[in-house]
This record gives sequence, structure tokens and C-alpha cells, in this order.
Amino acid sequence: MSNKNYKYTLNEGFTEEQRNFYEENGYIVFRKLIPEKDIDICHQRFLDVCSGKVHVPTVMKVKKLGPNGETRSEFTVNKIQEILYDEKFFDHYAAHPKIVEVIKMIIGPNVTAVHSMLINKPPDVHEEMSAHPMHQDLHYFPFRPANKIAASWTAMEDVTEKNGCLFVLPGSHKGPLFSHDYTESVKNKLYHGVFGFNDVPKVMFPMEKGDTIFFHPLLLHGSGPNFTQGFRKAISVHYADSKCDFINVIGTFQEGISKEIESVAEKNFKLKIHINTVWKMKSRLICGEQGVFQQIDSHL
Ligand SMILES: O=C(O)CCC(=O)C(=O)O
Ligand SMILES: [Fe+2]
Repeated sequence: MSNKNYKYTLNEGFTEEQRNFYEENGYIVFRKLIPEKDIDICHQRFLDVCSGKVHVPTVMKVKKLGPNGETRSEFTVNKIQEILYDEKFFDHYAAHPKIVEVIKMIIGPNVTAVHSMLINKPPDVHEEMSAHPMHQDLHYFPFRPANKIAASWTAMEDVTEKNGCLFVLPGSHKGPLFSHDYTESVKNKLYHGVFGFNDVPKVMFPMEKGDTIFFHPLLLHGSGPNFTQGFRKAISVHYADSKCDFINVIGTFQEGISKEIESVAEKNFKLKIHINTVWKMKSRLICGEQGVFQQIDSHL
């Protein structure tokens, strides 16, 4: 098997079975990869962001008020983003040695974290604000090659089909990047989805606290609504080979989303920022050599 032509993974750290699995399916799950203590620190940090004690650049809400009339709490905040420059999230998740070890096996030794988020699904939120439509993460990324990008996604508590676990379409990483847009059924800003996959059987991923899935940016995936009275929290970072190159998205499927991301940045910064600069501002070097992402001082 050592003569096999691997396309989606790079180094030999995986067992042969693990490596073949990622190559064939576009994802791999490691049970209990992240220790509880690290997740608990990230959870507390999330609560501190909700309460305003700690600042991160992007805090998105799914509800105006929580049960005690509060505007920002675990009951109203559904997502925080750009958490790479918060040292707690960085040390206890994004640069966690357990994560970085696997990421290096997929994309190689020069690793930049390019996107980061903690996604919460509070109880009692309308289905269309709680679900995440089927999509490919590459839709958002104006850099290539796709095989040198990978996501890690870790359950921060038990996630089930009832509270909105991830679902994926195994093997879809071998296909093309599809056109994405706002779907009928999901209303959150920037939550684009693909069309025509509603009836395709998906594989559901119930996971326990600390379980981690790594996946390819072309893998079709999404998550259901939270129908329970509890929360569904996960933390997720996307990594790219620092030596990736930016592409020109004008005239491609990605032009629309890129303009939308630019307009969000323009609103926040009160100045026009090119899409590539936005991604440079979001990113942070994890290990190895710096590449195209680390050329500016300011970050998000
Ligand atoms: O956590 C979710 O519901 C979806 C997350 C996702 O799409 C991602 O991490 O790329
Ligand atoms: Fe995604």
C-alpha cells in the first residue's frame, strides 16, 4: 500500500487505515481527542464573551432577549468568530497539539489557522435560525489548493440528531465546488447552502464532548436544528497550508460571497477592504513558515 498515490493527505503520521479512510471519505473522526479541561476553559471563555467580560471581533445573536431579559447570554448568542487572537481559545483549541498533529498529517508542516468560530445552538430558536444548510466550506475561501485546507470541529457537549449534530455526504470532497446561495429554509446571515441535495442520504454524526472530526473543504456538510431544551456547542477552526495562493474570485461562483464578506468588513471597519486582506486579517500562524496569510499587522 505504500505505493499508493495519496491525494488528500500528506504525511505518514496516520495509520494506513486512517489515511485511506480520509482519502476515500473526506473526513476522519477521533473520539475524545480534546481533554475536558480544555473544552471547559473554552466554554467559560464563551460565557465571558457573552457577558461582555472578554472581547472578540464577531458576536452573532439569534434572539433579542434571553429568559431573564438579558441581551447577551448563552441563550441569545449563536456564534462567535475570529477567536484566534484570544489566547484562551488559541492555546486550548486552535493551537492544541492534538489538533495540530492531525492537521499536519493532512496539509503539511506550514500551518495557518484561517477561520475560527464557536457555534452555539440555544434552545427555543426557530428551526430556520438553528439549522445550518448543506454546504462546502471552500465556497468561502479565496485560496487554493483545496487539498491543503482542512477543518477541525470538536463537540463541546454531547451532540445528537435531536440537538443539531453535523451531517456529511461521505466522498463528496472528490467532486466539484458547487454554486451556493441563501436557501429557502435557513435565514442566518452568510449561511449559504447548495441546491438539489435534499433527498440525498446523509450520514449523521452524533458525537460526545471532546470528539473531533477533521474534514476536507469540499466535503458537503451541515447541521440540523436544536429541538431540545439544552445547548449544542461546537468549536471549529479551519487551517490552510501557509503556502497556499489567493485566487481571483471575479467571475466565479465565489464572487457573490466574497463581495458579501467584504461588505460586512466595510461596515465594521468603515473602510473598503479587499477580500484577500479580510482573510489575512482573520488568520494566525500556528507552526512552520509564514506564507501569504501573514503580511499585515492588524488582525481581526
Ligand atoms: O456546527 C455547525 O453547525 C456547522 C459548522 C460548520 O459548518 C463548519 O464548522 O464548517
Ligand atoms: Fe462548514
